[in-house]
Amino acid sequence: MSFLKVQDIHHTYFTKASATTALSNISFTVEEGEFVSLLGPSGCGKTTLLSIISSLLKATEGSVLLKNKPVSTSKNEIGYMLQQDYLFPWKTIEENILLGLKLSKRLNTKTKTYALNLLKQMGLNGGVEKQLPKQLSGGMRQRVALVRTLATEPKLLMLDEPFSALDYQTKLKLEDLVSHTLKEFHKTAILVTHDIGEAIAMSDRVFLLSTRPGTIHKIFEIPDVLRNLSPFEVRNHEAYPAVFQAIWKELESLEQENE
Ligand SMILES: Nc1ncnc2c1ncn2[C@@H]1O[C@H](COP(=O)(O)OP(=O)(O)OP(=O)(O)O)[C@@H](O)[C@H]1O
Repeated sequence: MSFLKVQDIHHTYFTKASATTALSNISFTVEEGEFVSLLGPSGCGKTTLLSIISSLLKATEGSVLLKNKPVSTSKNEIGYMLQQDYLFPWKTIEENILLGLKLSKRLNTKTKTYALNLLKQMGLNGGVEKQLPKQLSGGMRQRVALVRTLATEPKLLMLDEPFSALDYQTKLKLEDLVSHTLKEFHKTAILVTHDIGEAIAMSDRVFLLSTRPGTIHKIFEIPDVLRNLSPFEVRNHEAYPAVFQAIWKELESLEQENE
């Protein structure tokens, strides 16, 4: 049994004036603990696919099974990290990270201690929990967002360009932190990104989607030698340029086909 099974997904957005087919014939499986990235030309349907997998959007056709059950029945098992941190500005960091637990009625001494320990593990100590989001840097706020996501102990993480608004150095550091944390907790993750380097540095497999309507054009297995390295080490490894060029070339050819 696959951890996640995406089967024959097809999605069309209907408006009064038009119909836009965003995705066509998408099928794949993801194993527990795997990290998969979705790359593809702008508008090819990456976010649509992420929304369908997390059951925020119902596909026109097809099904998504999480541990053999329709994903719509497993919403509590899914966590999100997005480009914006969506922290509530009037709530303290502690209140923000406990909110998901509170809303799902799982807040107790044990879960609170777990969440506060995670905050320390992310290097956010020294009274940060009593501060407001505006007192923190962008990188710190994304670390808080990660803690808030992990606090509810989701099995599957959906990461929609979570680092794209950060400066380069902070982005590399966070890629490293997220990648290590997810491996440590044996979480399964799907990342949407435009950054080939980020996809290579964080993933076990990279799915390249074709131009709209998005289909799975090609799957790249990341070589073992690049796994378990930091994003900085990956980008400096001798095996990295060949993987980067292979993905780049394929992406370029897709974009040229569309011109
Ligand atoms: N709510 C909607 N109604 C109508 N069309 C939509 C809607 N959401 C997305 N689309 C269209 O569906 C297609 C896929 O959009 P989507 O946002 O999933 O692509 P993407 O690959 O994530 O894009 P990008 O890389 O630019 O972030 C696009 O043509 C987009 O205009």
